[in-house]
Amino acid sequence: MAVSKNPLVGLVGWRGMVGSVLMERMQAEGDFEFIEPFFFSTSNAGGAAPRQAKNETRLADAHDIEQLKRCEVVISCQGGDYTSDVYPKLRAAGWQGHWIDAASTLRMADDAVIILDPVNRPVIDQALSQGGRNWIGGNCTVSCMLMGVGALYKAGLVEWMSTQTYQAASGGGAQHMRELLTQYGTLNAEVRALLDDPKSAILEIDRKIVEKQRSLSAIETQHFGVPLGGSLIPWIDKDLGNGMSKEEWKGMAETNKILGSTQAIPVDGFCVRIGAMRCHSQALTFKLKKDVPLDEIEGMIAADNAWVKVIPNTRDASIRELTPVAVTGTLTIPVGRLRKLAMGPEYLGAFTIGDQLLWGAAEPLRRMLRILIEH
Ligand SMILES: NC(=O)C1=CN([C@@H]2O[C@H](COP(=O)(O)OP(=O)(O)OC[C@H]3O[C@@H](n4cnc5c(N)ncnc54)[C@H](OP(=O)(O)O)[C@@H]3O)[C@@H](O)[C@H]2O)C=CC1
Ligand SMILES: N[C@@H](CC(=O)OP(=O)(O)O)C(=O)O
Repeated sequence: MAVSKNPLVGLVGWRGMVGSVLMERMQAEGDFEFIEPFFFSTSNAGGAAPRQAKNETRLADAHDIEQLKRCEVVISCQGGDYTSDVYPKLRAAGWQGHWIDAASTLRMADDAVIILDPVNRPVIDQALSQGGRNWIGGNCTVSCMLMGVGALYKAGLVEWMSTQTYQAASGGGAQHMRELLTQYGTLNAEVRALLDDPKSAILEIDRKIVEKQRSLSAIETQHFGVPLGGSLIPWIDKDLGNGMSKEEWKGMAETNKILGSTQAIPVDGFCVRIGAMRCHSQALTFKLKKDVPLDEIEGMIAADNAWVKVIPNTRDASIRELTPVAVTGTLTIPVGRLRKLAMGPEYLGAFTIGDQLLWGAAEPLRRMLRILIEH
């Protein structure tokens, strides 16, 4: 279903962390020129809408189905609980509009498409032509991975892939980022005097740090549950009860749904939280269906989309360009450490990084809005 010119677009969750990144990107890309934005709130209905508002200058109640029904498109970054509560009521009230959502709630529903248009535009176009109305952003780790190495899947080269992730604090939300930084501060304060003294013993510093980590208060670990600063957490999201975390399960389920695979390609590995701020990194092992020369693989990856960047597999380039610090706040998806592995010529190693608030969350949503407008 096409949207009209200058459609009324409801924005829910726009002041949260993902929503704020979305607003910045929509502003930067001029998206507001093509829509009549209508801002909603779960906590401040009647308050002033942000400066991007045109005619709808007051915040509407995000639970008011009648107000939501006025919108041709609703974009939600409010979270899964909101989606579970409001989305069914809105459809039950006869709303026929387009629902674009960052939350995972509807991702695997049969009538929903996981949107990542540089990778699966044909899947999106097919759903659009069949009257699709539910467009859901993918898991951040999966989306960033496919933006980097989607070319290998598109070429039908992947027999299986194993991924070991290094996921940033932001994946848990704003409070998790704050908690990580607070922990780093606490640890630094614990040994500051020793650090200032060049003659102090490193093992004394180390002992004090681990003692402090082990004795962090409940309040200092309330979001992650355990210390993350100076440590890592080898489990993300729910325990599925079969030895797998839900984050790990999403790897195969979402990759194949995004690609529209007729036969599921095995994807598995371990998802690990590390002390980075907002970039998710991944070490990938591919079993390819055949031996393809490395320069061809590099060429394929580099040509796949405008954001992927192949990083030469050298120490210098890797430590400068293939890090969360280099990538944060950019749409660039570097793919590096590309090399054939010792197991054989069909085994390929790679390392890739993405800003999980951009390609991992906000960017596919605003691009879907533009697809609807231009459809
Ligand atoms: N964090 C991530 O990396 C990813 C998150 N997502 C999805 O997006 C959803 C939202 O995530 P995220 O943006 O991190 O959540 P936030 O907690 O930052 O924001 C969610 C909502 O909380 C309310 N809120 C309450 N206090 C504040 C405050 N001080 N500042 C800003 N907002 C506040 C706002 O609603 P109101 O204005 O109505 O009060 C806001 O829309 C997630 O639940 C998830 O489903 C998807 C991909 C990645
Ligand atoms: N689970 C991701 C963040 C996220 O929001 O994932 P999802 O959209 O699949 O629930 C992380 O913690 O890094």
